[in-house]
Amino acid sequence: MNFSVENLACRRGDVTVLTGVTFSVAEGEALVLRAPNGAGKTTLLRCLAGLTPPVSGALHFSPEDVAYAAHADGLKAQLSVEENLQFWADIFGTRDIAPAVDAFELSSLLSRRAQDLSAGQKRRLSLSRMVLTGRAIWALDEPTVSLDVENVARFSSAVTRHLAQGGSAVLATHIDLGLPTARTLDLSPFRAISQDAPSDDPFLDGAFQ
Ligand SMILES: Nc1ncnc2c1ncn2[C@@H]1O[C@H](COP(=O)(O)OP(=O)(O)OP(=O)(O)O)[C@@H](O)[C@H]1O
Repeated sequence: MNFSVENLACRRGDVTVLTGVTFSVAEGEALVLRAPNGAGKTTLLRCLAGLTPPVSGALHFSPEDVAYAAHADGLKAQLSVEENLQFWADIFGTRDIAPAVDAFELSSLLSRRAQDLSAGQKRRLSLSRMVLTGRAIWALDEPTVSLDVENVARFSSAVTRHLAQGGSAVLATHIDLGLPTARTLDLSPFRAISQDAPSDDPFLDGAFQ
Protein backbone atom coordinates (compact mmCIF):
# COMPACT_ATOMS: atom_id res chain seq x y z
CA MET A 1 0.00 0.00 0.00
CA ASN A 2 1.30 3.49 -0.89
CA PHE A 3 1.18 5.96 1.98
CA SER A 4 2.78 9.23 3.03
CA VAL A 5 3.12 11.73 5.84
CA GLU A 6 3.47 15.46 5.36
CA ASN A 7 5.12 18.03 7.60
CA LEU A 8 4.43 15.94 10.66
CA ALA A 9 5.21 17.12 14.21
CA CYS A 10 5.11 14.36 16.83
CA ARG A 11 5.22 14.48 20.62
CA ARG A 12 5.92 12.26 23.62
CA GLY A 13 4.07 13.44 26.68
CA ASP A 14 4.07 17.22 26.46
CA VAL A 15 7.34 17.40 24.52
CA THR A 16 7.43 17.90 20.76
CA VAL A 17 10.20 15.55 19.62
CA LEU A 18 10.04 15.73 15.82
CA THR A 19 8.95 18.44 13.38
CA GLY A 20 8.64 18.65 9.61
CA VAL A 21 8.72 14.92 8.95
CA THR A 22 7.75 14.27 5.34
CA PHE A 23 8.13 10.98 3.47
CA SER A 24 6.27 8.55 1.31
CA VAL A 25 6.45 4.77 1.13
CA ALA A 26 5.42 2.83 -1.94
CA GLU A 27 3.59 -0.47 -2.09
CA GLY A 28 6.16 -3.23 -1.65
CA GLU A 29 8.69 -0.88 -0.05
CA ALA A 30 10.30 -0.83 3.40
CA LEU A 31 11.51 2.35 5.08
CA VAL A 32 14.19 1.94 7.73
CA LEU A 33 14.34 4.72 10.35
CA ARG A 34 17.88 5.52 11.43
CA ALA A 35 18.78 7.95 14.20
CA PRO A 36 20.62 7.98 17.53
CA ASN A 37 18.97 6.83 20.75
CA GLY A 38 16.31 9.26 21.86
CA ALA A 39 15.96 10.93 18.46
CA GLY A 40 12.31 9.97 18.05
CA LYS A 41 11.99 6.66 16.17
CA THR A 42 9.48 5.24 18.66
CA THR A 43 7.71 8.60 18.78
CA LEU A 44 7.20 8.54 15.01
CA LEU A 45 6.07 4.90 14.95
CA ARG A 46 3.52 5.57 17.73
CA CYS A 47 2.21 8.49 15.71
CA LEU A 48 1.86 6.35 12.57
CA ALA A 49 0.02 3.70 14.61
CA GLY A 50 -2.47 6.25 15.91
CA LEU A 51 -1.39 5.90 19.55
CA THR A 52 -0.32 9.55 19.83
CA PRO A 53 -2.02 12.05 17.51
CA PRO A 54 0.35 14.33 15.59
CA VAL A 55 0.84 17.86 16.93
CA SER A 56 0.43 19.07 13.34
CA GLY A 57 0.79 17.81 9.79
CA ALA A 58 -1.01 15.16 7.83
CA LEU A 59 -1.11 11.36 7.77
CA HIS A 60 -2.25 10.22 4.32
CA PHE A 61 -3.57 6.82 5.45
CA SER A 62 -5.77 5.47 8.21
CA PRO A 63 -4.26 4.18 11.47
CA GLU A 64 -6.56 1.20 10.85
CA ASP A 65 -4.19 0.24 8.03
CA VAL A 66 -1.27 -0.04 10.47
CA ALA A 67 -0.13 -3.06 12.45
CA TYR A 68 2.27 -1.93 15.18
CA ALA A 69 4.86 -4.06 16.95
CA ALA A 70 6.17 -2.12 19.96
CA HIS A 71 9.19 -2.77 22.18
CA ALA A 72 6.97 -4.77 24.55
CA ASP A 73 5.84 -8.20 23.37
CA GLY A 74 2.24 -7.65 24.47
CA LEU A 75 1.49 -11.31 25.15
CA LYS A 76 -1.25 -12.82 27.32
CA ALA A 77 1.07 -14.49 29.84
CA GLN A 78 -1.42 -17.09 31.11
CA LEU A 79 -2.54 -18.20 27.65
CA SER A 80 -0.73 -20.77 25.54
CA VAL A 81 1.00 -19.82 22.30
CA GLU A 82 -1.92 -21.22 20.33
CA GLU A 83 -4.46 -19.34 22.49
CA ASN A 84 -2.53 -16.10 22.01
CA LEU A 85 -2.56 -16.62 18.23
CA GLN A 86 -6.26 -17.50 18.25
CA PHE A 87 -7.02 -14.44 20.39
CA TRP A 88 -5.35 -12.13 17.86
CA ALA A 89 -6.88 -13.98 14.91
CA ASP A 90 -10.35 -13.37 16.41
CA ILE A 91 -9.58 -9.68 16.97
CA PHE A 92 -8.40 -9.17 13.38
CA GLY A 93 -11.01 -11.44 11.81
CA THR A 94 -8.43 -13.90 10.49
CA ARG A 95 -9.47 -17.55 10.24
CA ASP A 96 -6.18 -19.36 9.86
CA ILE A 97 -3.29 -19.10 12.31
CA ALA A 98 -1.12 -21.50 10.28
CA PRO A 99 0.74 -18.81 8.26
CA ALA A 100 1.81 -17.11 11.51
CA VAL A 101 2.85 -20.44 13.05
CA ASP A 102 4.87 -21.33 9.95
CA ALA A 103 6.48 -17.90 9.53
CA PHE A 104 8.02 -17.99 13.01
CA GLU A 105 8.39 -21.77 13.45
CA LEU A 106 6.03 -21.91 16.43
CA SER A 107 4.57 -25.40 15.88
CA SER A 108 6.56 -27.09 18.66
CA LEU A 109 5.58 -24.35 21.13
CA LEU A 110 1.82 -24.19 20.59
CA SER A 111 0.81 -25.69 23.95
CA ARG A 112 3.41 -23.74 25.98
CA ARG A 113 2.14 -20.87 28.12
CA ALA A 114 3.47 -17.52 26.93
CA GLN A 115 4.97 -16.77 30.34
CA ASP A 116 7.12 -19.91 30.04
CA LEU A 117 8.75 -18.93 26.74
CA SER A 118 12.30 -17.66 26.41
CA ALA A 119 12.81 -14.00 25.45
CA GLY A 120 13.47 -14.88 21.80
CA GLN A 121 10.47 -17.23 21.68
CA LYS A 122 8.27 -14.48 23.12
CA ARG A 123 9.52 -12.11 20.45
CA ARG A 124 8.76 -14.64 17.70
CA LEU A 125 5.23 -15.07 19.03
CA SER A 126 4.79 -11.32 19.31
CA LEU A 127 6.00 -10.72 15.73
CA SER A 128 3.80 -13.50 14.37
CA ARG A 129 0.82 -11.29 15.24
CA MET A 130 1.76 -9.05 12.31
CA VAL A 131 0.98 -11.90 9.92
CA LEU A 132 -2.48 -12.31 11.48
CA THR A 133 -3.50 -8.67 11.29
CA GLY A 134 -3.98 -8.60 7.53
CA ARG A 135 -3.01 -4.92 7.71
CA ALA A 136 -1.10 -3.31 4.86
CA ILE A 137 1.41 -1.19 6.79
CA TRP A 138 3.70 -2.83 9.31
CA ALA A 139 5.28 -0.43 11.84
CA LEU A 140 8.03 -2.24 13.73
CA ASP A 141 10.07 -0.94 16.65
CA GLU A 142 13.39 -2.75 17.10
CA PRO A 143 11.75 -6.01 16.00
CA THR A 144 14.86 -8.18 16.14
CA VAL A 145 15.72 -7.64 19.81
CA SER A 146 16.34 -11.08 21.43
CA LEU A 147 16.32 -12.90 18.08
CA ASP A 148 19.22 -15.14 17.04
CA VAL A 149 20.60 -15.09 13.49
CA GLU A 150 18.24 -17.81 12.27
CA ASN A 151 15.20 -15.99 13.60
CA VAL A 152 16.33 -12.62 12.26
CA ALA A 153 16.33 -14.37 8.87
CA ARG A 154 12.81 -15.73 9.53
CA PHE A 155 11.65 -12.24 10.40
CA SER A 156 13.24 -10.76 7.26
CA SER A 157 11.51 -13.44 5.18
CA ALA A 158 8.15 -12.60 6.77
CA VAL A 159 8.62 -8.91 5.95
CA THR A 160 9.77 -9.73 2.40
CA ARG A 161 6.63 -11.86 1.86
CA HIS A 162 4.47 -9.03 3.22
CA LEU A 163 6.09 -6.57 0.79
CA ALA A 164 5.72 -8.99 -2.12
CA GLN A 165 1.98 -9.18 -1.33
CA GLY A 166 1.67 -5.40 -1.77
CA GLY A 167 2.25 -4.42 1.85
CA SER A 168 4.70 -1.82 3.10
CA ALA A 169 6.74 -1.40 6.27
CA VAL A 170 8.41 1.20 8.46
CA LEU A 171 11.07 -0.15 10.81
CA ALA A 172 13.31 1.20 13.52
CA THR A 173 16.31 -1.07 13.58
CA HIS A 174 20.04 -0.80 14.15
CA ILE A 175 20.89 -3.90 12.12
CA ASP A 176 20.87 -4.62 8.40
CA LEU A 177 17.91 -6.88 7.70
CA GLY A 178 18.86 -7.49 4.07
CA LEU A 179 15.45 -6.36 2.85
CA PRO A 180 15.48 -6.06 -0.95
CA THR A 181 13.50 -2.82 -1.23
CA ALA A 182 14.60 -1.02 1.93
CA ARG A 183 15.19 2.73 1.89
CA THR A 184 16.69 4.59 4.83
CA LEU A 185 15.34 7.75 6.45
CA ASP A 186 17.61 9.64 8.84
CA LEU A 187 15.42 11.36 11.44
CA SER A 188 18.20 13.62 12.74
CA PRO A 189 17.20 16.64 10.60
CA PHE A 190 13.69 16.48 12.03
CA ARG A 191 14.62 16.64 15.72
CA ALA A 192 12.76 19.44 17.45
CA ILE A 193 14.42 21.86 19.79
CA SER A 194 11.58 21.80 22.26
CA GLN A 195 10.72 24.84 24.31
CA ASP A 196 8.67 22.55 26.58
CA ALA A 197 11.48 20.34 27.84
CA PRO A 198 12.37 21.06 31.45
CA SER A 199 16.06 21.97 31.54
CA ASP A 200 16.70 20.09 34.79
CA ASP A 201 15.31 16.73 33.59
CA PRO A 202 18.22 14.29 34.18
CA PHE A 203 16.74 11.83 31.66
CA LEU A 204 16.94 14.19 28.70
CA ASP A 205 19.88 13.33 26.47
CA GLY A 206 21.20 16.86 26.58
CA ALA A 207 22.06 16.44 30.26
CA PHE A 208 24.67 13.85 29.32
CA GLN A 209 26.31 15.65 26.43
N1 LIG B 1 6.56 10.37 28.19
C1 LIG B 1 7.55 11.17 27.75
N2 LIG B 1 7.56 12.48 28.04
C2 LIG B 1 8.52 13.30 27.59
N3 LIG B 1 9.55 12.88 26.82
C3 LIG B 1 9.58 11.57 26.51
C4 LIG B 1 8.60 10.64 26.94
N4 LIG B 1 8.93 9.42 26.45
C5 LIG B 1 10.07 9.59 25.76
N5 LIG B 1 10.47 10.88 25.80
C6 LIG B 1 11.66 11.47 25.14
O1 LIG B 1 11.35 11.60 23.75
C7 LIG B 1 12.54 11.47 22.99
C8 LIG B 1 12.30 10.48 21.85
O2 LIG B 1 12.15 9.19 22.39
P1 LIG B 1 11.98 7.93 21.47
O3 LIG B 1 11.64 6.78 22.36
O4 LIG B 1 11.03 8.25 20.37
O5 LIG B 1 13.44 7.77 20.83
P2 LIG B 1 14.06 6.59 19.97
O6 LIG B 1 14.71 7.21 18.78
O7 LIG B 1 13.04 5.54 19.69
O8 LIG B 1 15.18 6.05 20.95
P3 LIG B 1 15.85 4.60 21.15
O9 LIG B 1 16.77 4.37 19.97
O10 LIG B 1 16.63 4.81 22.42
O11 LIG B 1 14.76 3.59 21.31
C9 LIG B 1 13.63 11.05 23.96
O12 LIG B 1 14.44 12.17 24.25
C10 LIG B 1 12.87 10.60 25.20
O13 LIG B 1 13.63 10.84 26.38
